[in-house]
Amino acid sequence: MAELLTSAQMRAIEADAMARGDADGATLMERAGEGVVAAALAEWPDLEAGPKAALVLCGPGNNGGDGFVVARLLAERGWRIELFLFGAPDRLPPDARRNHDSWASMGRVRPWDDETVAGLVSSGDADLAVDALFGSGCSRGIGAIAGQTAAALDVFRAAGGRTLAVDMPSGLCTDSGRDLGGVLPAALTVTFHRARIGQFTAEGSAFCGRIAIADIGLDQDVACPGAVALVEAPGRVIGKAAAIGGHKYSHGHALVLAGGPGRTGAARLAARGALRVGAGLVTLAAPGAAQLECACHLTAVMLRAVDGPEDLTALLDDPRFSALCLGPGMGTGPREAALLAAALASGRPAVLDADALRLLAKTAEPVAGLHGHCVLTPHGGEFARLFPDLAERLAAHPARGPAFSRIEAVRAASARSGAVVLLKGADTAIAAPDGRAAIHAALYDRAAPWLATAGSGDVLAGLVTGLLARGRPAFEAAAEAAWLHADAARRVGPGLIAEDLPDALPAVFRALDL
Ligand SMILES: NC(=O)C1=CN([C@@H]2O[C@H](COP(=O)(O)OP(=O)(O)OC[C@H]3O[C@@H](n4cnc5c(N)ncnc54)[C@H](O)[C@@H]3O)[C@@H](O)[C@H]2O)[C@@H](O)CC1
Ligand SMILES: [K+]
Repeated sequence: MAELLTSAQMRAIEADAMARGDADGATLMERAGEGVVAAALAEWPDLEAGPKAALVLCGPGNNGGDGFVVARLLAERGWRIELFLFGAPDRLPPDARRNHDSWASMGRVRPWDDETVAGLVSSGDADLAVDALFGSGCSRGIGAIAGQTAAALDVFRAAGGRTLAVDMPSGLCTDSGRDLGGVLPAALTVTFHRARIGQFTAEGSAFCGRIAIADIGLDQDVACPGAVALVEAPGRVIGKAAAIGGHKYSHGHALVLAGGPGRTGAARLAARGALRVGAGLVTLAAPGAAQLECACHLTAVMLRAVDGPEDLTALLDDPRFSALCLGPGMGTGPREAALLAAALASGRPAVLDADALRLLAKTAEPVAGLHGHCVLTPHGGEFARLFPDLAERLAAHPARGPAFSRIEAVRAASARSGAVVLLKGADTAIAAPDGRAAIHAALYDRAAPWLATAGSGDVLAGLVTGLLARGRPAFEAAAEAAWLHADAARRVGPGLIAEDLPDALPAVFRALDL
């Protein structure tokens, strides 16, 4: 999985490289500027055809330093440059100052003026607008500095204007992807060495446009401890190909608990997801009164009657049941509360979704009984009921950066509950009690907005359950299920209904050669 960094982690990587003597700040800045120009030309090849005009907005830190390098490199290609600096040249940090001076010997540095810059953006004369105002050091909103420019860039971008953010769109929090106030929108964000968390969560993707990662010569083989993983396509480990000769029991047995009559659809969706993702067997455990309804709908999924907790406990005497799913359409009455307690007491890997999360939130000690083989799959509302203090911090407008992020929220929720927590969204955030964290981003070229449809979460719960049943550890099962779920949705496309998701999985697996 690719790494997503915070600004502090990136600073530490740069500092290590400099301490080892691999590169100095000036070299990194030069490579950063070169990377930006190369990425712009790769993104918009028509910029290669003859000299163009660029508007370059530089800020008071090293992000501004990158901007001066970009201005110089474009001017060397014959481009016409209008450059504005927010801040005083003599207060620039040393590398930025050197690049300022070298640009100043070639062209003009105009003092920042929001209205003038906005007017130039709106004139449409620039072939490229470069935002090097603030990068990873942006610590608060910039509406008062660049509000008119942000509005003009928004219109410019919407009309197809080429707006490029150096490292991060100014005003966007690198660590949380949250709008600190007045973010400058970009069509392309060129970041360095590794992508940042803020580009894949919260408001990040709305402002970044697309992401390009420029190599600035830092060691690619050094992993960053504590980095957040960007969930990518699962490897062969989840496929069945490696297990030729295995029988259905070697692929696990998932047990999905259903609600009463008229409410069994959600559990049936989850069960179908568990079966399609590769659990060897899937049984639906429904109350006696719902047996006929379920039997009318099931073929490969098996059916057992479970009315009270004693039935569940008796069923779980069979050690071959390797994972449970509780929540979809289950109900929140005393029977379901007792079933949840019995399921947790069994210690089996379990997915707790929907009504199971409501039940947890209703108890005095919501996290009691949870363990490291549990996966909680809340959407934002369910998360807020379980962890109201964390949700409140996420909802509050951030006064300063780094702002509280969805990743910090799930890490805290996971540490508190002792379970893996998967907070659903286009930017699904996943954390394990040991501190590992990942983002699954159905964003950019993996966007699947049609996934927001009734029953889609039930299928996701089923996919996690199926992978757990097959023996995947909880954190990995959650991450892999999120990827498969979104990929299945992308394969079906607009018009998708939840029933389509499990049935799209064979094509997903075939494409992955699993
Ligand atoms: N040698 C290095 O450290 C390298 C840094 N790089 C660039 O350096 C950037 C980070 O540089 P810095 O740490 O200097 O940070 P920034 O350039 O993002 O900005 C920091 C400056 O802006 C001020 N500031 C922050 N938010 C403000 C706000 N809302 N209103 C007014 N002033 C505000 C700060 O007080 C500080 O003076 C990266 O994003 C990247 O573009 C790259 O050149 C690669 C090498
Ligand atoms: K920027």
